[in-house]
Parts: sequence; C-alpha cells; structure tokens
Amino acid sequence: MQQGSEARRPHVSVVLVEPQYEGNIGFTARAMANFGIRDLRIVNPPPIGDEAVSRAMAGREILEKATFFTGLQEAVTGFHVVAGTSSDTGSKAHLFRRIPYTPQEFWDHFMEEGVRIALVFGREADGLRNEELNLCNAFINIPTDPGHPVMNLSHAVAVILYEMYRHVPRAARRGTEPMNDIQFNALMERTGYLLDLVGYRGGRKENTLVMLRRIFARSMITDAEFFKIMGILRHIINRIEEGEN
Ligand SMILES: C[S@@+](CC[C@H](N)C(=O)[O-])C[C@H]1O[C@@H](n2cnc3c(N)ncnc32)[C@H](O)[C@@H]1O
Repeated sequence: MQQGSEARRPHVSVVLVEPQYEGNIGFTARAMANFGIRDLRIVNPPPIGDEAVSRAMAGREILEKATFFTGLQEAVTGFHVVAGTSSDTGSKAHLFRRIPYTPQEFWDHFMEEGVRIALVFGREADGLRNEELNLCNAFINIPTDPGHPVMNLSHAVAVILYEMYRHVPRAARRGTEPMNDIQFNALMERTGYLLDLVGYRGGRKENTLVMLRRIFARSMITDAEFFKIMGILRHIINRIEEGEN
C-alpha cells in the first residue's frame, strides 16, 4: 500500500465513480503517486488506453494495478470511513449526514493509523448520485471561489491528497526530516575545516562562516540532504589532503 510511511498513516484508497475521461484517470493516478497513495478503484471505467497512460507519468503502475467494480457498494466494502466528495453544498447538502468537512478538517479527524478510508469522487458531468452519497459516512467539500466551485476531478483528488500529505507526521516522510542541531553543527565544523584548508584565516574565515551559517539556517536542509552535503565535503577535503601529502 502506501510507500515508506505506512506505519503513521490511515490506509487510503481513491475511488472514482464512472469517470468519463481517461485523461482524468491518468491525472488521478499521477496525483496519487505524488502523495504516496497506491490503491485506485474505478466503478464502471471508460475504455482506458494511451491517453490515460501518458497522463499518469509516475502513476503508471497505479493505473496498471487499478481495480474495477460494477457498483460503489462493492468498491467500498470493508472501509471504516467512506468519504464522498462534492462541489455542491447546496442542493445535495440535505443528503450529507453532517456538514461537509473541508479537506483540512477531514484529515484533522481521520489521520489515524490503521483506519481504512475510501475517498469517493463523482462523475465529471454530474458528480455522485443520491444513492451513492447514501453509502458515504463522511463528506468533503473543497472551499473555492463561490462563483466557480466545480473543480476538475483530478484536481480535486490532488487537493485532498495534498492536504492528507500535510498531515503525515514529518518523521514518517522518509528522508524529509529537517537537519537537527547536531548535524547543523557538524556541517559548520566541516565547512570551517575546509575554509582552513583553502587558506581562509582570521576575519575572512569568520565572516564567511557567519554568511554560510545564515544560508544553511534558512535553507531547510533535510537529513538526507545533510548526508549528501557532508559526503561532498568529505571528498573535497580528502582530495586536498591527498594533494598536500
Ligand atoms: C466536475 S466535478 C462534478 C460536478 C458535480 N456538480 C459535483 O457534484 O461536484 C467531478 C468530481 O470532482 C470532485 N469535485 C469537484 N469539485 C469539488 C469541490 N469543490 N469539492 C470537493 N470535490 C469536488 C467531486 O468528486 C465531483 O464529483
């Protein structure tokens, strides 16, 4: 299922109900890849061909492994949370069992390890039908300009998954934790040593280190990037030292 950070996440699936355009299916798979979600379910898909594949890019495997269903009930069996999505908070609002969540509110509530969540998206032309909304036990509406509330299907998927991703604890996003204080000090120490080796002394060295400290501090260097930079510094330092001996 989700790569890398399964332990801290709910199990999220994306369910498209009778999408008309294969391009939107491809773009949906691509957005899912961007945010680490793998399980794509499609109720009564149109023919899926080259256009979907070319739109999917990194989501190609997700597209290839998508599963197909003949009804929504079948597609969402076994999920704890079945979240219907709609741009329509007016005429369909009476079908919502409660006021729709914004994506942020939804993930504030449901970002629980082990919870199985189906995010259900409707048809391009007329969204989810009443009988499909009745199968949902939560609802999400993405706030937009009131004059233009209807988003493209795959854009709506991307916004909701982006918000999910923002809720994933930092530690669960492999390699994206910020460099810690010990690493920061080690980076400054190595940089200072390199400046010594290339002949920076006294005030020149101090001023350069102050400037580099500011640059490093505002660069939001991740732990993975820290190890890369340290590796590069080690190579440069080794080369210089070898040349001196
Ligand atoms: C082109 S829209 C269909 C328009 C339809 N009036 C509806 O119910 O939203 C296709 C799908 O994209 C999703 N969508 C579009 N705009 C959205 C919004 N503002 N909030 C939540 N989902 C949205 C919904 O899943 C919707 O069924």
